[in-house]
Amino acid sequence: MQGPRLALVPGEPAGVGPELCARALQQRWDARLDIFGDGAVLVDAARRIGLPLERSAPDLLRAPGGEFVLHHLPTATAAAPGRPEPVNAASTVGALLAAADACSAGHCLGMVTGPVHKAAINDGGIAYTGTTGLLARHTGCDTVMMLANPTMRVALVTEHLPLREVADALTPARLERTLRILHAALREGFDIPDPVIAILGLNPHAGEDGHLGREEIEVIQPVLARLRNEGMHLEGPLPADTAFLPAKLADFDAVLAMYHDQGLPVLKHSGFEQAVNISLGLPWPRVAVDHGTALDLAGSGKADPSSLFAAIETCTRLARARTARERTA
Ligand SMILES: NC(=O)C1=CN([C@@H]2O[C@H](COP(=O)(O)OP(=O)(O)OC[C@H]3O[C@@H](n4cnc5c(N)ncnc54)[C@H](O)[C@@H]3O)[C@@H](O)[C@H]2O)C=CC1
Ligand SMILES: NCC(=O)COP(=O)(O)O
Repeated sequence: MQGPRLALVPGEPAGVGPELCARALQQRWDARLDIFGDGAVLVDAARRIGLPLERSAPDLLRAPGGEFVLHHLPTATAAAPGRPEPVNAASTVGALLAAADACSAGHCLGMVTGPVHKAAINDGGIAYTGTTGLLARHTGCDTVMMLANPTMRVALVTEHLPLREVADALTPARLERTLRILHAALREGFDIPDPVIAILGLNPHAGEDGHLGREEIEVIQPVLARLRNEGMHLEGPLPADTAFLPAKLADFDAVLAMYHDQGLPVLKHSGFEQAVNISLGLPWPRVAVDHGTALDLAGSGKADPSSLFAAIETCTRLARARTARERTA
């Protein structure tokens, strides 16, 4: 197998992540996939849905897609499909951090992650609002969550925050930091020399000249003016209800939404299967599925692997782009 070595982390053992990873191992990729997780969980998940996968050695998994290095990180207890066990929180988070450490050490050039159940991790005693934030803290980097499908890219200023707290979190410093990370990532990772970014307003009709909220006037417009002076191509603040009209969207390389449910429902509606979640700002690419643990489907074999497959392809491409960039630097 050729291509960059990538870490593949199945995520929540009781969710669809393990069986989707087992599906991924049925085929060959342009990357070498190292698995970070419990080997027995993957073998069981494959058996349940009738796929060939065996542990050929303590640190190897064999499937029709080849032989894959396994970094076996045992779960605390066996979890039935659809029933997360909070006692497994430490091993689920541990697998993500072990994969991140492998990337930071240069053993892997990027990581692909399956879905994690946030409540199960918190119920297990670990404060966790998402892997983007977990990796930001672990690496000391500022990150931005961006979801992408073949028709749009949507990045977020705030991520997993209660709606009540969003307006207070929308500070000039946070918005500016987010835009700088997004702009740099579009240039470097996506090869867009002069990206056009649409910035949504926070309030209905982008605040209606201050009559429906003042964040656009007091926070967003001054930051956009400052960054435009540096040469960034920024459109907005735009009313969120019409910014995604196809004719408008065609002009933008990315849309920056102020909060999770302002941007992600549109993206998932327009292409759930092909969408991926990319953490921008890390020293190496991390790409996740766009969907969650789908506990209702776990063990049924009905979960669609398209997002995981798109995540592996996207991470491969980003890892290659990074290597090429470093060679020419
Ligand atoms: N990348 C990640 O780690 C993500 C994790 N989550 C977490 O997952 C848990 C469950 O979240 P939900 O809101 O229920 O969203 P969900 O995405 O797990 O499920 C929503 C609906 O989509 C369906 N669905 C999800 N993935 C599918 C697939 N691959 N194929 C076919 N249908 C699929 C499910 O059956 C369900 O009907 C939560 O703890 C959430 O925070 C949610 C989104 C992303
Ligand atoms: N809505 C995205 C999500 O829940 C996954 O986020 P993260 O775990 O990648 O930070």
